[in-house]
Amino acid sequence: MSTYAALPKVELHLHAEGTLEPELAFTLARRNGVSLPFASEEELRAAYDFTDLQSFLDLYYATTAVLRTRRDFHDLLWAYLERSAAQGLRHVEVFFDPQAHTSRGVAFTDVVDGLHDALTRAGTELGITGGLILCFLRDRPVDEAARTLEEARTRLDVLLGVGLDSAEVGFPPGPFAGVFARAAELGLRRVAHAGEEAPASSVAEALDALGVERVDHGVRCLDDPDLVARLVREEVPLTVCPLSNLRLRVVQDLAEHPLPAMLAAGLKVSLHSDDPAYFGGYVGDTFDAVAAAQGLDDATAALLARNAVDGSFASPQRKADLRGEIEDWLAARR
Ligand code: HPA
Ligand SMILES: [Zn+2]
Repeated sequence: MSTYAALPKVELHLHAEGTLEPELAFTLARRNGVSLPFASEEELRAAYDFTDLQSFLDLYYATTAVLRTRRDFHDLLWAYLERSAAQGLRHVEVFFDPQAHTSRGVAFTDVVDGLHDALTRAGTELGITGGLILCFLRDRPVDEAARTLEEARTRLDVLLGVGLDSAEVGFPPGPFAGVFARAAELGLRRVAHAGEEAPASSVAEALDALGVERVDHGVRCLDDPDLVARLVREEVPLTVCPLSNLRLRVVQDLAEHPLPAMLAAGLKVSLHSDDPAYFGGYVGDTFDAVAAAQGLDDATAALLARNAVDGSFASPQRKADLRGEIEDWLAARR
């Protein structure tokens, strides 16, 4: 049981496809008559030895082949929601990669509707709120992203916003400026991955060219003091994923993770799991791992949880309720 299970948590950096555990991957492979390039769950798990972001993405996109139907997408996200509810999850803004599925002939609406089914069920059965964030794959053509956004117009009521993910190095945010401007016109919120593998300049570019309200990862901002000052001044939320940074070898050891330096600088940092099935931990596990490697006092744990609430796209009322729950947790720990 996580030490932080009772701390109310908001997950802002979570890829639906990154919650696909080997057991479910094989269940869906059998159900859909799809073959995986691994003989067993153990063999698949043994392949989770990544050297960088691309080595992870290659496996991540390969296993998505088992996801074919609306029911599959429901089952995928529901398994994540049930498991995370036990770790204190209260609100989640879920990334998904439609191009990884439509390029295989899966209907856009089956992806969105299946994920939305799971979130709706989580609202009634688990008391978890949230929404969906459609991510564009930055290593695929801009016009494909533009077409994906046009397809999304039939589902604007269930989409919170758009994001940008996949390979960072060599794929800067700038070319997606027009697509993000169109998303804003459609009333969608904007976030982007930047500064995990790519340099600090990618963070500034995401802010300036895409108008993002939140930066996913952003750890490399520390290389640029002027950028840090700007992120502090503008209170830009940074969704940090220490277990991702460890498994993708952005840091060699969690003890050396720059989280303390980011907090000391006054950055609005929160803790998230990214791709929990692949990186070895869900959101509560992430708090535990940081506590074990670096020490984590209760005030700091509450600050991280509060930063996630503040950085979320939840309603003002929901934010106020979650902040109250965090203060109650802190009071009970004293
Ligand atoms: O950690 C990630 N980084 C970039 N793209 C991704 N797509 C899924 N997970 C990731
Ligand atoms: Zn991510």
